[in-house]
Amino acid sequence: MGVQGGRAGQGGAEVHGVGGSAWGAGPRPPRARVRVGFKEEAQAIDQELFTEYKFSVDQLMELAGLSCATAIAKAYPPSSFTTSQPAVLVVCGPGNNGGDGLVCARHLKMFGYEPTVYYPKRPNKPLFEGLTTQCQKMDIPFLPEFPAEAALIDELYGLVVDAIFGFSFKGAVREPFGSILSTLERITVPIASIDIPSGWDVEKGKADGLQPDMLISLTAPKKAAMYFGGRYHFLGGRFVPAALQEKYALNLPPYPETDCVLQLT
Ligand SMILES: NC(=O)C1=CN([C@@H]2O[C@H](COP(=O)(O)OP(=O)(O)OC[C@H]3O[C@@H](n4cnc5c(N)ncnc54)[C@H](OP(=O)(O)O)[C@@H]3O)[C@@H](O)[C@H]2O)[C@@H](O)CC1
Ligand SMILES: [K+]
Repeated sequence: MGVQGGRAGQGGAEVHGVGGSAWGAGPRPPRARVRVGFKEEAQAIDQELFTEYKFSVDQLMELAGLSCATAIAKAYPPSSFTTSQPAVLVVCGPGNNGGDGLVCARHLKMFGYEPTVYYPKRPNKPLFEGLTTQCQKMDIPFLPEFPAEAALIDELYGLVVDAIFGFSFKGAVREPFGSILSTLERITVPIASIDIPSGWDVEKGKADGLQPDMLISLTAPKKAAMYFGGRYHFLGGRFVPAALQEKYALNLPPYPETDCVLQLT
């Protein structure tokens, strides 16, 4: 899979423990200007954005999903795909991380990709129903079943977007997502994970879990991001007001110009 040459974040921030194989050696010592966030903080910031700052979920989800599609377009431009079309499988989970995935799929289509969505557990809420309809009306196919063989995913798609779980994942993974994750652990095409690699503990990661090639951290990198060993780490979700950034000492690096993403590594 080809990559874009330049790095938007050059001269900017780094997040520690990124690049190379983080597992085995353990998390790398901090060399970052970005403070790695904690799970409780991510949820607290999320809540404050809604309750105090009066953002709606769909507003932030739109910006989050757009960030993800933009980061993907920077790292994996359509011309870099070795499949006949820039085919992307977007796997969506039952919460807001899955909603980010639906928005991402829609923007990927706008950017010239051929996304296909797998969305096995759909919440009975207008937001998710609307996002699903928008995708369907844009001729984005929804798979009725998840491909059982990892090799089939490798054959049909050049990239998989992991939008299964975000920062509210906890405990042992339940079906059907256990089987899905176990298949995704065996594919060879790159995986781009939204916010957190699915199945990872938000703080401790998961040594034998999914090892994505890309991580798009939303708002701020979560603690588990220190275990990310893939090639591309982007920050997205450029919607946190300065006062909230200061309150939680996020110390976010400046986004370039009007960009909605920042490449960290
Ligand atoms: N401000 C921001 O930063 C913004 C953040 N945004 C995004 O929201 C994400 C957080 O979304 P979220 O809180 O809806 O939860 P999320 O992680 O998608 O998953 C919850 C679902 O998973 C399920 N589930 C849990 N554990 C499970 C298990 N072991 N096995 C199986 N299922 C399990 C759980 O099921 P339940 O426990 O209810 O049965 C529930 O349905 C965040 O990471 C970011 O991507 C943007 O959209 C907007 C701005
Ligand atoms: K995810």
